[in-house]
Amino acid sequence: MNICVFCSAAELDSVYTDAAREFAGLLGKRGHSLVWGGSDSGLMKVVADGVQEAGGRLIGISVEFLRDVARPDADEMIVTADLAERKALMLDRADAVVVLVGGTGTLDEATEILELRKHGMHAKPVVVLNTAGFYDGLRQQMARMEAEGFLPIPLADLVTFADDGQQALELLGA
Ligand SMILES: C/C(=C\CNc1ncnc2c1ncn2[C@@H]1O[C@H](COP(=O)(O)O)[C@@H](O)[C@H]1O)CO
Repeated sequence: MNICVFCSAAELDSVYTDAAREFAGLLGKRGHSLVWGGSDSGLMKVVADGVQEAGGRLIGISVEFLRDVARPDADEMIVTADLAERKALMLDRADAVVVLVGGTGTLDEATEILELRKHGMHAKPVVVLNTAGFYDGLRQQMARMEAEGFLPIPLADLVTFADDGQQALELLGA
């Protein structure tokens, strides 16, 4: 399975890096490939290292203005002209999407993928890995959207939340 991971490009506390490393190890051990933003920094690097060390393939989808920080030893590295093309290609190459902890870049990627799913433009499963309750606020917000009629489909059909990497992969059947 090609699993697209959106996650932070920042250096983070071990509560986040340990969980990301564990998830990446499972992904690699089970023979899946990682589709990710291609950079060798922060949590993105932790995940790519973990997948590669466990024997998984790395498919990087970088973007022209970040070409200089693309990981040199990925199995594949595609460089798109802009962020919009990059997101489209990441989704295109993925069988499923997992959202790890992140900032505005991660949120941008995740919400676009959810919006496309909401409109039936794809049916790829999306799981949010809620390490240390990082996404409790988002989960609560989305539950409110559902309860108050802002979502045209059940929230559970749009996205599911996992507490750890094992559960995330279980939800994907991966
Ligand atoms: C090493 C440097 C920059 C590297 N930055 C990024 N490289 C690749 N992809 C990135 C980068 N920043 C954002 N992205 C994409 O958004 C997500 C991470 O954003 P966040 O705001 O950190 O959550 C990630 O999934 C990428 O696809 C120079 O210092």
